[in-house]
Amino acid sequence: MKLSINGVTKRYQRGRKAALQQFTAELTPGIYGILGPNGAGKTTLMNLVTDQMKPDEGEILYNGVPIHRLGRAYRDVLGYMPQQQGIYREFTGRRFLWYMAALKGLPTSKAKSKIEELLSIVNLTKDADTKLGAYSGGMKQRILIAQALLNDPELLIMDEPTAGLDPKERIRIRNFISTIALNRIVIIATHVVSDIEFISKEILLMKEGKLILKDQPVNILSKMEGHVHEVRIDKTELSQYQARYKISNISSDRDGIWVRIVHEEPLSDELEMREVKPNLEDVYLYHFEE
Ligand SMILES: Nc1ncnc2c1ncn2[C@@H]1O[C@H](COP(=O)(O)OP(=O)(O)OP(=O)(O)O)[C@@H](O)[C@H]1O
Repeated sequence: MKLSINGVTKRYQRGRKAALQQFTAELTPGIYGILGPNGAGKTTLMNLVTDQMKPDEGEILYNGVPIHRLGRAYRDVLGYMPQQQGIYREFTGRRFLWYMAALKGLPTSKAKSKIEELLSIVNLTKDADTKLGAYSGGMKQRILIAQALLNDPELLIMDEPTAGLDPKERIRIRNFISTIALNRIVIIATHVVSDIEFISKEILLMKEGKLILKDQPVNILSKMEGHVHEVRIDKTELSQYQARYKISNISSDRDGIWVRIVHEEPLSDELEMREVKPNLEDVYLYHFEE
């Protein structure tokens, strides 16, 4: 299994707006976390990879064959979990899965057992006959994951899978994604760092339509070492520090206020500071905070 994205560019507004520029990446089984702020081009990339949109330049290949040539065969190996808009409120969970199975062309005999299996995997068996309009945010996300898995896809694409969820549901969905990721290529687009920090094989950072970093989390973090410090300051200095530095956290203890600074240039020796282990939020701030 190999998805190759080769020099893909996509422009909007009759070519005036480049939403994606010369994007190149090769993906094999495992979880890829695509991280970037609003407008970075994540949704555009998802639309191209799911073949809902054609690139202006470059091409996308699955196992060496252009996806537009694979057509139906590509849709058979593809699972897509879109963002929550447009979920059918009047459908029950089970009916929704039957409907999606029909759209995907699953034979009835196969659909029946698959739907029951997936309802059980996403822990919605007992809510299967409740209307989607009455589902909580987490239940809606789980039914959307279930529909993406109906055809047992080799390539699973998820757009903001934990949007709007509380921490418990978020953890649950994240653990669930890890368990289904074995032997599939899973792409998760998000701007929520914690969704992908510990489960991704690789993280892809996108900025203004460009891929600015693609690496294993451990390498991304080790490159940041020495660039994150906690500095003790007086509370009267806080606004001055906020104006001057990229601050990823502010905490206080008996001794005063500690600001967590993500910096490129070394900090002044005179400061009372301690080096801390970088996390992915620091990396995000380093690249995206102006
Ligand atoms: N149909 C469109 N017409 C014109 N410009 C568009 C269109 N769709 C997206 N864009 C622009 O292209 C850029 C990339 O958008 P895209 O939706 O791919 O980003 P994103 O990373 O998914 O953002 P978000 O997290 O907000 O969904 C943005 O500047 C956006 O305004």
